[in-house]
Amino acid sequence: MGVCCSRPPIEGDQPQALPGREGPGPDKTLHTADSISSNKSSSPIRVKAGLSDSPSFKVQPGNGRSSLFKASPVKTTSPVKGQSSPKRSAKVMPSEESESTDEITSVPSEQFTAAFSPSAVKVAVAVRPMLEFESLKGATDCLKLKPPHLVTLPPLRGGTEEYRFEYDRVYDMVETRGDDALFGELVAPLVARVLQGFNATVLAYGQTGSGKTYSMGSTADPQQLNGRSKPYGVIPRALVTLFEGLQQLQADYDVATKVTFVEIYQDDIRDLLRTPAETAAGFQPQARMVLGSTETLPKERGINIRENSEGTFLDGVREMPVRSAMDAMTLLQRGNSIRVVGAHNMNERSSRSHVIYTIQLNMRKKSQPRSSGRPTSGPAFLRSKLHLIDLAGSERQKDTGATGQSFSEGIQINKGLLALGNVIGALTEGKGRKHVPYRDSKLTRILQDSLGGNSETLMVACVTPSSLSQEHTIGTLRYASRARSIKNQLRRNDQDLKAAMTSALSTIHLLPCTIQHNGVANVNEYFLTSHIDQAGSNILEATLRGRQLYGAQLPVPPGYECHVLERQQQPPQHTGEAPASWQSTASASSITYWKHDIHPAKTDDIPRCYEWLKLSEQIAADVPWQEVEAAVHTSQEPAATLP
Ligand SMILES: Nc1ncnc2c1ncn2[C@@H]1O[C@H](COP(=O)(O)OP(=O)(O)OP(=O)(O)O)[C@@H](O)[C@H]1O
Repeated sequence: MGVCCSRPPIEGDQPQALPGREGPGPDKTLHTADSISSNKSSSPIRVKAGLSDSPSFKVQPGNGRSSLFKASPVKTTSPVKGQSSPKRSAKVMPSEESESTDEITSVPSEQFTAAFSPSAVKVAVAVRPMLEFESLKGATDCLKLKPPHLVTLPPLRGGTEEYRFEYDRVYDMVETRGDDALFGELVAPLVARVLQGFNATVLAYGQTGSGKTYSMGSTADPQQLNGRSKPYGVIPRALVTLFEGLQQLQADYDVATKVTFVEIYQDDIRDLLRTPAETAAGFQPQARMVLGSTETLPKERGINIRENSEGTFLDGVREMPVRSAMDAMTLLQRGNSIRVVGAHNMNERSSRSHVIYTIQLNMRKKSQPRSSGRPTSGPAFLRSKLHLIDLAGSERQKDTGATGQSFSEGIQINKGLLALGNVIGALTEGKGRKHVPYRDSKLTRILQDSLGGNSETLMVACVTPSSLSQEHTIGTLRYASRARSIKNQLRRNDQDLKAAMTSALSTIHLLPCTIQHNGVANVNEYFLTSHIDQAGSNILEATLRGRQLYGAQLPVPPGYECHVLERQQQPPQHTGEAPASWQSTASASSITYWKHDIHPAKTDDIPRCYEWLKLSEQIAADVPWQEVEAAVHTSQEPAATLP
């Protein structure tokens, strides 16, 4: 097995000849593939080779043109107006304004190509129907909705003033009308943005039992997608719309789509895409894997939250390639089957963890687009993420009656939500306050980009109409109201290769380098590593026989994929030859660039570092053996040895 790395064809790109080294030669750097997710869970992944014996490069020909893409139009129904369910719930007053939402078209992408643009967090309120257990307890409906923006509640005991809140949208979630309107008006436009290379987040917040999981469709059955009617819930509908959009895009772009799915349970991040065997063995996918290691990957390595120039990401989480909404839904279902849930007085299937389902797109302009007669402008690389988040519900012990394990889970849930509230508070406190306490919990660290960072964000505040929960509902509505003042800084992720290298170089130039040696070692001789937490920079420290190395983590640039390849020998055919092919057994989302003496020259190591990245047309696609061989012969560095 080896790590196969090459670069994608980009317009005007030249093979990296690495001329005129000013700094150290190839013997003074190491590149290691990080955050590797295995495509083969059952067999251990073994990686061979350092710089000298493994890299292979595949440079695809072609210098073609392609056009700007457009997200596919999404048909939606009109918003709910002036109607309430006989069965339900909140009273709905006639709409103050009517907006046509019949067709959602993508926003012209040119508007967003340059710097960051401010984007306020949007908030929708979703009111679920009254449930039987609430009616039986004598609850009355205490919410009045005045679509599209207002919700009012009567005064609380002893008070005289009614409560009035204004949001981007308010929805009565009775039957499917609320779902249609929520999706069409607020979620579908976000999906369109994701297809244009912007990050987006949909976050469901609210009291326990208020309908977050239901509204998000987190537990939806994938078979819904085969039915005649539209699937219910934000996640299934977003996936369907996303893949419809991708189908259009694929005329001009190669797209790789990956899913990650984690839960935060008692401030511990767990991978929900681990296999049943791994679950049984208490296994978490490895935190990172190093190129050159010849050892079986360690088990039980945690998932770490890391930052790079593109924002926060989860290192060590399993990334699963998906090619359809059905694939993505199947993973959602698989993850949900191991999510921690429990019963209490307010919900017989209460989520005891926050879950974050993320779909990542990597889009690379095709060298030979299938569409014709379209303009030739448009970014070469785009990458984006859609986070779909179903938070655990805030809860009060007197309502839930939770005891024992469930009680302590409730405390942890509230703690995480409090930290989230503090972040929202800090972000909306006006100009004086500088510190935003993202680091107070894993939830807030993961949400750093979604709240105050590079993401277009929608919070769906879920509430019950029950008068028995009115006080708690007012709390939720206040929380959500505050979130509306958060201003994110949105930027299209259309960085080209040159820009990626330049920003990586500036990071590397800051690194201290303290040791010298003459060659490339088996990387497993270097490690244990430890993370040095320095303001804003992601620096790792490693030791080689008592000497110090410093490394910087670099994201795999847009449009690239980094794979660990295993050579597959096939049965001899009638020619008598046994052909071989390379198959991806693991992929990495970042690599670590190790340095140990002097600063690299611009023409030196970083370009070569990127040479190590393997672009595949589609994740996990086989790489023909001949191509790997040919690339090795043209690009491989001479072997170097340790002193
Ligand atoms: N729009 C809706 N129509 C009908 N029933 C609903 C709706 N929304 C929620 N429910 C019902 O309300 C109950 C609680 O919903 P759900 O589990 O989604 O709440 P939750 O906010 O995710 O709770 P928790 O935080 O405890 O996990 C479920 O029985 C669900 O079926």
